[in-house]
Amino acid sequence: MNNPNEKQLAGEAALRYVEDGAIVGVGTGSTVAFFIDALAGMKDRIKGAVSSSEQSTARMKQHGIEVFDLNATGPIGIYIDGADECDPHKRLIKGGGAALTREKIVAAAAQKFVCIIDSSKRVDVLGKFPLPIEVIPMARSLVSREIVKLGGQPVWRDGVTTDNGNWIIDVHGWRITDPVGLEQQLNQLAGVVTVGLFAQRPADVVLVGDKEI
Ligand SMILES: O=C[C@H](O)[C@H](O)[C@H](O)COP(=O)(O)O
Repeated sequence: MNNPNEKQLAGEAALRYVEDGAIVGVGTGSTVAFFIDALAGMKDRIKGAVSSSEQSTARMKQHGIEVFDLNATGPIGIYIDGADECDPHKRLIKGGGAALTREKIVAAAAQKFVCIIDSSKRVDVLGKFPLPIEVIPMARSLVSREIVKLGGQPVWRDGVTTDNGNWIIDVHGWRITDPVGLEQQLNQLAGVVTVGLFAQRPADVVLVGDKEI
C-alpha cells in the first residue's frame, strides 16, 4: 500500500539537497506534490525550477515558483522525482503518471537525481508494477506485437495522452532481471519514444520517507 505519510516525509526531506540559488529539476506525481509544496517555503532562496510535466508546472506556478525552459538553463544540479518501483541498485520503473519522457530528459540533464518514495515502492526485482512505454500513436500495435514476442503482455492505457501527444503501453508479466539490457532493447523498437525503465541512468540517492538508503 502507498503510504502518504512517508511520501510527505520524503518530499520534505528532499529539501536537504536543494542549494541556495539553484534551478531545481522537478518530477511528477503525488510524492513530488509534497516536495513542491515544501519547496514553496524556500522559493525566495532558489532561482527557480525546470518541470517534467504540465501538472507540476501548474502546481509550481500556483506557488509562485518560476519555471524555466530546459533549453534556457543548461545542465542543472539536482533533480527530485518519485518512482513506481525501486530496486536495490536504485534502478527504477517510472511513468505511472505518464510523465516518463520529460522526467527522463530532466533526469539526464541533472548532475544528481534524488528519488523520493515510500517503502511500498521497494522491490528486489523490477517488474511487478507494469512497465510504462510511451509510443508514437501510429506505432501502438506494432510495438505491442514486438513486446509479445519478448514475452510481455502489453495493455494500452486507453484514454491517456501524454504531455507530448503520445500514448502509453503498460507491459505486464515481466520479471526484469536485466533492466539495462531491456531498456536498451526496447529503446531500439521503431515507434518507442521512452521506456519507463531508469536503469542506464538510475537514481543517485533514494529517500524512503526521510531516510536515505
Ligand atoms: O509518470 C509519473 C512518475 O513517474 C511518478 O514519479 C511515479 O508514477 C510515482 O508517482 P507517485 O509519487 O504518485 O507514486
